[in-house]
Amino acid sequence: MSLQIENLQVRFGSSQILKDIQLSFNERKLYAIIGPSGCGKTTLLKSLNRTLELERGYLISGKVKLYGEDIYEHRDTSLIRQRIGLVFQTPVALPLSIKENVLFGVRYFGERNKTKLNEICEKCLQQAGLWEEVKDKLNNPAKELSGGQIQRLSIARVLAVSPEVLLLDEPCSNLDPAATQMIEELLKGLAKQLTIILVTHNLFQAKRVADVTTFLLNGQVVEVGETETLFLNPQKQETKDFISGLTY
Ligand SMILES: Nc1ncnc2c1ncn2[C@@H]1O[C@H](COP(=O)(O)OP(=O)(O)OP(=O)(O)O)[C@@H](O)[C@H]1O
Repeated sequence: MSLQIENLQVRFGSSQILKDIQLSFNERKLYAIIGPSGCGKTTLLKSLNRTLELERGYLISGKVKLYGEDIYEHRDTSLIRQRIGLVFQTPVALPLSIKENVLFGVRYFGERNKTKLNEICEKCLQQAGLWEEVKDKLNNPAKELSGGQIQRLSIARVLAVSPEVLLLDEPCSNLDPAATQMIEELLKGLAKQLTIILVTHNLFQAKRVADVTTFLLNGQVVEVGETETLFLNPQKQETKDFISGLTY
């Protein structure tokens, strides 16, 4: 088990956003989290690498264990965020060159060897399926890239620090179908090495890429199952209603 969530509760002021979440994630699998808008999907992802701590007014309890160690007992949040990387919904290009966007975290963690940096840059751009498109313009500003390319660049930047778990929050919501397909193929490939947790609004996307799907509703896990089983034969009425588009 790479990541295990035990009794996770999150509140913002008087609102309870996540209620008694218990979930487990394994290596080399791709997990989708689906649920209606506002049900707590983003809050759940942010709780899984302590990004929630960048917000104000939250209260969290419970455990999130990375290979058995509670990340909330760890002092070094940047190390936690390196081991559990998060890719946001909006593609982010730092005001730097393409190459320096990839190497941003690697440099932060102290790597100075030029040969090593070049190797990491090429390897991660290859992994993110972007190398062929950018190899001749690595020193150009990253802002010149398209939205789909910037999203793959964001993934390369997270991969560059060798995470064990990759979290993605609606990574395709701003992308066209061709760019979406590229990201989906990329994620299926990466899932052969990492634990991937993907929040998506798009039920077809969950069906296409996820091994296991979790349905979240009002901050609670309603149902978890092998993706095909959950979509074909949901056990709970709320799941049936959600996937057939009747409610929410
Ligand atoms: N920083 C915050 N302060 C107060 N309330 C917050 C904060 N962040 C999230 N919330 C509330 O928590 C609830 C869950 O939000 P969250 O963004 O996790 O849902 P979501 O399922 O990801 O929604 P969507 O699919 O629309 O992105 C919402 O009611 C939201 O208003």
